[in-house]
Amino acid sequence: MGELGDALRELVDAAVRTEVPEAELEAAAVLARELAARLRASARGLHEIARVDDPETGERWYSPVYGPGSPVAPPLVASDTPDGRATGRVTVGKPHEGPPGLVHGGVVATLLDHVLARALRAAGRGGLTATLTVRYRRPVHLGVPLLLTAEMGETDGRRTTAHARLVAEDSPEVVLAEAEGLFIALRAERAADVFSATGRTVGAWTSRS
Ligand SMILES: CCCCCCCC(=O)SCCNC(=O)CCNC(=O)[C@H](O)C(C)(C)COP(=O)(O)OP(=O)(O)OC[C@H]1O[C@@H](n2cnc3c(N)ncnc32)[C@H](O)[C@@H]1OP(=O)(O)O
Repeated sequence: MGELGDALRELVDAAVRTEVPEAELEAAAVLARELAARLRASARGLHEIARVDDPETGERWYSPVYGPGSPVAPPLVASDTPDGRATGRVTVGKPHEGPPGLVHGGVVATLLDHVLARALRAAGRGGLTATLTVRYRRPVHLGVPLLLTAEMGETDGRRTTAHARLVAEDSPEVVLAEAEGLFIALRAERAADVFSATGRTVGAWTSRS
């Protein structure tokens, strides 16, 4: 899955950078459709969770942020510790470009959202993002190794706050973007309803208390 993910990310990168002639684009489109048909020979439904995923921990192979198998993930390489901290490392390429040469602002928000959620989940405070505030302080360039750090803040019932920042690995003193988030754990009965179509128990986004 990871190997296919790597190959497809190379393909996505090539697809958004190519300047080959139109006939070559048409030939590539035929090949891409053939490949899609081959993969669809056995595929899961829209709400089904991948057999390799663990919905209790929340780790997902096809996450659009960090999933090793996802062609659209940058992908972020993230880790966390049980004291409510998370880090992420990523170098963002052309598929996630916003203004020329810069990372798209929505992608910056996505990366920050992920490390925020991961920090509190690591401390056993899983939840869904209720609010996300991002301050974009400096342009974030493509092709630059980036470091994200997040830390859990206050907890109050099902609510948990966290804050995060984004820097370039080679200039950690310059904050490129920072974020605060409020995360709310779903009540067990609400989670059962929201995730019923998956047919699985989904602990990572639910209050465990
Ligand atoms: C490891 C990484 C995992 C990946 C994580 C990825 C993060 C995501 O992308 S999550 C997806 C995006 N987010 C969503 O889809 C959330 C959609 N929203 C919802 O489902 C609901 O609004 C939800 C769950 C946030 C709150 O609903 P519900 O559980 O019914 O809360 P509710 O009972 O109304 O409120 C609980 C408390 O939170 C407060 N609250 C609710 N929403 C907000 C809000 N947006 N801002 C401030 N406070 C809020 C309420 O005032 C209430 O406070 P109190 O207990 O003091 O009265």
